Amino acid sequence: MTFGTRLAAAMDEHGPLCVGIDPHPGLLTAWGLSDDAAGLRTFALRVVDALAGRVAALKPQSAFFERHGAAGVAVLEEVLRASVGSGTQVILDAKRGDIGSTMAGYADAYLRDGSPLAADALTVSPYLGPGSLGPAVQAAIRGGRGLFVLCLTSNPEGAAVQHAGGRDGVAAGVVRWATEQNATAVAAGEPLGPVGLVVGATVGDAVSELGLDFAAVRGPLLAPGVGAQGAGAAELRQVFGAARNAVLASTSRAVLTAGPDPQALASAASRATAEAAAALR
Ligand SMILES: O=c1ccn([C@@H]2O[C@H](COP(=O)(O)O)[C@@H](O)[C@H]2O)c(=O)[nH]1
Repeated sequence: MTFGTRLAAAMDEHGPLCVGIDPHPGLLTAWGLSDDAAGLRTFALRVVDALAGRVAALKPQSAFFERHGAAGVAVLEEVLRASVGSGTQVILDAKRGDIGSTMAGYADAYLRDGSPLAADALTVSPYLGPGSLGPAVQAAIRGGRGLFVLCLTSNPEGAAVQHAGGRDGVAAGVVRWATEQNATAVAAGEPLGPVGLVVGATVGDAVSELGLDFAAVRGPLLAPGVGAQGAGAAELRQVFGAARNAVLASTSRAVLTAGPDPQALASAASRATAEAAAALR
């Protein structure tokens, strides 16, 4: 089954929410855990236990695993293994991007069957030119996996690069390229193509100002920025308009601060799902 089909089914069953697994040092402390690989492991696996099978997607943030070195990466491998088979899709947020020959290495690490770090989908950066992501697209399609390509990120600094060139500029080029990559899947009748976009829920009027047609992409739209970065229901509605059916709202700290109690985590995720679903209906 393709990633687009699995994600669409997960969103139908659980609602349009992705919860980030972002074990910030401050969150480890707040949960009474040590800021080391053991604390990281307890934190991350508790989130998986509480939420896998309850939300459409989980999104481990690679940075917070990498900062613990090899032991942290081993925990990330465990998190990926623990989530498999729950129906919840795992999006590894590593924002990889490089020249094509090196991109093939990243594709092998994150998108190949049998790789210890293989996830359902990977976030990637198009700023070496979207075409440089070709090896990742091919690996994703081969393995029934997906990509989320940065388009309009949720941080205010992103505009300096992503808005360049205006309506026929950088962001429009990313949207056009993603639309092309999804054409075969769309023609085959898949509900969502393998190439999604990252579009922050915080970007305000940028989508209309840049004339971006996200509905035409026919891939999933990962929308970080909900919760701790200030976006909520009103912002989701404002940003996505006609493309809202494809939106997977993403939030990390707003849910994680409810822990460590698993029931409290599940309740926080359930509230966030209801809010996102109401906004995107
Ligand atoms: O444009 C982007 C792309 C990725 N992120 C990541 O999402 C989470 C957000 O965490 P919150 O606690 O909900 O703010 C984090 O891992 C970011 O690296 C993003 O925020 N914006």
